[in-house]
Amino acid sequence: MEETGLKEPNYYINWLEKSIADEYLNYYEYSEFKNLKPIGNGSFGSVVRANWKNAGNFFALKTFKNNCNTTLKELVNEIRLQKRVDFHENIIRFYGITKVENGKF
Ligand SMILES: Nc1ncnc2c1ncn2[C@@H]1O[C@H](COP(=O)(O)OP(=O)(O)OP(=O)(O)O)[C@@H](O)[C@H]1O
Repeated sequence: MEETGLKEPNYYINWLEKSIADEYLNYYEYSEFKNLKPIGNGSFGSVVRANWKNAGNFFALKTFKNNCNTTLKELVNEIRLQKRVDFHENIIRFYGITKVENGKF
């Protein structure tokens, strides 16, 4: 269910860190992605196409524009929704999360 109300940024950061630690979310090193090419922008960030390590297929990497609580809430809600509809043929599969050098997800 979607969260109502806005919590402190640390609430969302802790949710993300705990989900990674509990292996509820896969974590990928940002440095393992290469051939980054911009493909779009949304209200909360930008999306690039990338390859991961030596895999030949493409992934979409969405970077959220900052770590303010509205953006982090959107990020957590999006992950929850992606996990719930992981089976749907029209939804591109969610693989996991990474962190860019400046700490943004
Ligand atoms: N998984 C994906 N595969 C390919 N392209 C994508 C993917 N996700 C997003 N894009 C591209 O990046 C653009 C921005 O996506 P993003 O999710 O940031 O925003 P949005 O959902 O389009 O808009 P908003 O955030 O305002 O609701 C999309 O319009 C689309 O062109």
